[in-house]
Amino acid sequence: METKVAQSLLLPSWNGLEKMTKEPSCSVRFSRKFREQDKPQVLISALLQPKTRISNRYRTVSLEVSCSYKNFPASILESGSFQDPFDEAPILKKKSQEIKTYLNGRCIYLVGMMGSGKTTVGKILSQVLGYSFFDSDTLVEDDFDGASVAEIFKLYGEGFFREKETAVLQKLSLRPQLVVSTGGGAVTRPINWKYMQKGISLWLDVPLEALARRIAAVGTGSRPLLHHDAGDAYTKTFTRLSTLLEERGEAYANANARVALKDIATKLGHRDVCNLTPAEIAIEALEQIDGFLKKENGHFAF
Ligand SMILES: Nc1ncnc2c1ncn2[C@@H]1O[C@H](COP(=O)(O)OP(=O)(O)O)[C@@H](O)[C@H]1O
Ligand SMILES: O=C(O)C1=C[C@@H](OP(=O)(O)O)[C@@H](O)[C@H](O)C1
Repeated sequence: METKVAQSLLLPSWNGLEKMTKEPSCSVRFSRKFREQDKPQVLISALLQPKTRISNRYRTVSLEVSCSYKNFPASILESGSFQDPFDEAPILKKKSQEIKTYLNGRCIYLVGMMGSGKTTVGKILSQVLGYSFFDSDTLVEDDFDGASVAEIFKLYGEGFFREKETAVLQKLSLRPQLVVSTGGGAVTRPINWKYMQKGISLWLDVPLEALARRIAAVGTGSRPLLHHDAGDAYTKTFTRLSTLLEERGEAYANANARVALKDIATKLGHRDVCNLTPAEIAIEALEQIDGFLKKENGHFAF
């Protein structure tokens, strides 16, 4: 009979709940009585218990389903634990409100290799901070009637593009409350740092394998620095990015703060950085900016 009752126990659709009690340990117990003709009454109960807080984004919840006959002790039908993600939206909102006062309108410049998520994460940051978002590549393209970065490279060369990129960063540096996604190579020109230093720079540090996978998935068409190598999209992207990172690693490290996807994955218990959502990365970005602002203020006072 236990088995029969257990089979009918589909927790999410447990409509016939008779009792739900909140226990002092923050656990919740659901229970329901079952009676079949001429058979003793059975009480099934499920105990949901938050166990450990892995981080401020995940907690482990244990679930134990037990079954008891009137005068017999409870026997456990099923037990296990699962990770329960917290809703990211309120965390993003809370974190952004916390740092906004200390940001005092300063802009955020996202730096990092192509494909590191500067645009994707930057848009989330701008939304939660109530800032405007700009992509420096797009602004250069706008100055050329929408010609793509790849076309500008082809027609005028990389040096010309870099001049235009600097002009765009100079213009942006005159404005408050912006989140700017910079081109992957912007960090290579010292003059660009002069402009970015008016705000806070944040390096999105993504392992090369993940970058190459992302770029190969969308194709290398829009990224002219990846056009010349031979091989399949993943291999040529990976090889070229390795060389670029060797040349630029130190320049990225000049940023005020760093968001390392490997560190977030370890913190959240993911084996692969590819499992990290843009919102999770944005939360870490806000935490790193918070850390920088605290340091900047001399001590960990607020
Ligand atoms: N956390 C993420 N997980 C999976 N794919 C992502 C993530 N962040 C960005 N991407 C994808 O990677 C590609 C490059 O992202 P993008 O934000 O344009 O990078 P960047 O602006 O640094 O070049 C896009 O196709 C985007 O959808
Ligand atoms: O790494 C680079 O030198 C470049 C990155 C690109 O921007 P994203 O980082 O936005 O892809 C773009 O500026 C151009 O193709 C050059």
